[in-house]
Amino acid sequence: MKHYLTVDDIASLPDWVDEAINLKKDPYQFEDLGKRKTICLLFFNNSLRTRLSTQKAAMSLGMEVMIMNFGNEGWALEYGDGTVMDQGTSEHIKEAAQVVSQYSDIVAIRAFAGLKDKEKDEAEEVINGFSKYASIPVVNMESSVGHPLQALADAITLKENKAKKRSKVVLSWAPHPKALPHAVANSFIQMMKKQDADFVITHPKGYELNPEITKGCTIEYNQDEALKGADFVYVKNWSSYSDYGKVLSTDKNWTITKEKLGNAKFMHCLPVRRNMIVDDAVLDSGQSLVVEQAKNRVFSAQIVLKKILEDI
Ligand SMILES: NCCC[C@H](NC(=O)CCC(=O)O)C(=O)O
Ligand SMILES: NC(=O)OP(=O)(O)O
Repeated sequence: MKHYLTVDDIASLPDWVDEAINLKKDPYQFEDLGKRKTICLLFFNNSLRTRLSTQKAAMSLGMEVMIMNFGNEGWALEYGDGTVMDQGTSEHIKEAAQVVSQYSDIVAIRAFAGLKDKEKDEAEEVINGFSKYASIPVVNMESSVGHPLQALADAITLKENKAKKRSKVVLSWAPHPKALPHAVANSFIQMMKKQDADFVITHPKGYELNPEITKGCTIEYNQDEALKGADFVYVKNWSSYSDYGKVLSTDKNWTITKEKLGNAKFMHCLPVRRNMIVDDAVLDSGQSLVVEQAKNRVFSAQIVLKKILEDI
């Protein structure tokens, strides 16, 4: 595999999930694979899990790791072709990507959606700029439209916790005070489309995600109806897609309570706003899988890096 940019770069989801579960039993079984190879992690936004789990995964494969908080420490990058750079940008992506390629064997990038301009966000100029001009493989650590390392970790968590052959999985919107990206929800949906499951998406009117991504999925606007008989409830806030980047509602009737959850398992990518997205009682119960999901971020990253290293 050259790049890992979207869930569609997963050659076989069931095989990768099984490999990750196997790797978890003995994380150092490929510790020589990354010897004398370097990964450079570039962050244009904050992180806890992605930064530490990707670093841990790379170290377990024997790699050297360099990390840079590009958002506030790197030069402001220019992405436009032929731009007269007489404004705020100091360095062009063409040079930056080629330079980073001299220092490392893989580059991983986090660059969230700005949520102001849909067309600009969907053009994915940061991650696409790096994949166009870098001469090394590029890994998506959450871009404007996707978070495929998270979705792979979620697939591992679902497999480890499922009690029956065909589970009911519900993706529910929940309230949040800030405008948040669509990336986590998008990749979760793309991953669920590859699963044999009863999958339902629920959100208030106005929060429809990109119809190209939700095409073929069941959308139920009544959250109580959607949650009936759920085995897993994956909760996430996102801002409006049609009224791009806007917070249309912070209706606490959508907050996940113990009563709403019933006997289902609770999932969230983290960081989570307590008593906004979900009640304390859920997060502090044995029904919450959030810490297991975070643990599986190590193994989703490790599988992805292993596949890339095998092809270098
Ligand atoms: N990487 C996982 C989620 C990252 C981001 N959440 C956030 O920005 C939450 C910030 C806050 O709650 O203040 C998102 O929704 O895409
Ligand atoms: N879930 C996730 O990507 O967490 P961070 O934003 O902390 O990396």
